[in-house]
Amino acid sequence: MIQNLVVQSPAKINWFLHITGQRENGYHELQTLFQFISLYDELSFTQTLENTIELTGDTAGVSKTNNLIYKAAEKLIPYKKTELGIQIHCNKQIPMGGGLGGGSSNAATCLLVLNKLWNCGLAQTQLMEIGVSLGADVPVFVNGQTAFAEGIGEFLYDTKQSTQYLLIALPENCHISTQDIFGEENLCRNTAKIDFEQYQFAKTHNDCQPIATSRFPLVAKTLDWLLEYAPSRMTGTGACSFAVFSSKNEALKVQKTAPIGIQTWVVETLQQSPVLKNLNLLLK
Ligand SMILES: C[C@@](CO)(OP(=O)(O)O)[C@H](O)COP(=O)(O)OP(=O)(O)OC[C@H]1O[C@@H](n2ccc(N)nc2=O)[C@H](O)[C@@H]1O
Ligand SMILES: Nc1ncnc2c1ncn2[C@@H]1O[C@H](COP(=O)(O)OP(=O)(O)O)[C@@H](O)[C@H]1O
Repeated sequence: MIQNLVVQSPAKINWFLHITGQRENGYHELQTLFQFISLYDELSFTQTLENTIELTGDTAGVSKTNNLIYKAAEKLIPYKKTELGIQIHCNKQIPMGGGLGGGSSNAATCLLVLNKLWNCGLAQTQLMEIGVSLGADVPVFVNGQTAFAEGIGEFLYDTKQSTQYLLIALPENCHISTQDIFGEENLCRNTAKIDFEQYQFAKTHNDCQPIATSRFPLVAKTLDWLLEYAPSRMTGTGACSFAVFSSKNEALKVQKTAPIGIQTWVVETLQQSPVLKNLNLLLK
């Protein structure tokens, strides 16, 4: 029986986020570039004799049945080929509602790990299909590669990007609901599609940023601070922003100038999610 299988569940950033249309069901068509970063939640899996799903740890404020970890586990019950149960402990480091995709990452990690522990035998593409029913960002975390995305995040084009150092900044107690931003009347929904092969950071933008900065002045203040030092942008629907540096030392230097009330992290961009590598090593 597996005891305390610890897997790192990474955060992501959206280097850019263009909204290119809206579907009849209300969901928005996007173009984006996802990359994983070295900020992780830790999920620890322990098999139990009782055939139940137990959840412990710190996803405060989210009930068990709304927790994306639990929801992901539930989705795999029809494919489960063991009578053992599972206890999942979450040690959360990724801020919730920060545009860093922590919830989606946890869901994907759970799908990938339980697919193995429960001998479900599902292919990665099947896990991605199950994933998108949990959240638009789940497939990219199952895929595990830096990727351009289209649709609502289900069409992925793997790519490679050089390693960069990011200073991530979040105004304290600032949580932005993805649904609220997408519900905003004044959101730009008709950005022209770009050719991913021509992608340049400076020629792209985040369509959610004008809405988030006008509704949350602290996000605007955070970006103003970062922009004094480096190219900077909001990730996803906010509330985190990132500034881009070519060395860790530069990022650390600017981190020291953080205004009071802004939480910061210096991270590195990753080529791949650590989950697939963790899994192969741990479940050998
Ligand atoms: C826009 C992104 C970019 O990464 O923002 P972040 O959430 O990471 O900030 C994501 O794709 C978000 O994905 P995710 O957070 O999984 O969203 P979901 O749970 O699927 O959707 C939450 C709500 O946002 C709206 N929604 C979401 C995605 C989308 N492409 N169009 C939408 O209109 C819908 O109203 C939906 O009910
Ligand atoms: N395991 C989880 N971790 C984080 N958030 C979760 C989780 N399960 C459900 N949620 C809900 O999903 C929302 C979005 O979380 P998250 O993916 O971390 O942020 P974002 O969508 O801004 O990138 C949270 O505000 C929370 O209500």
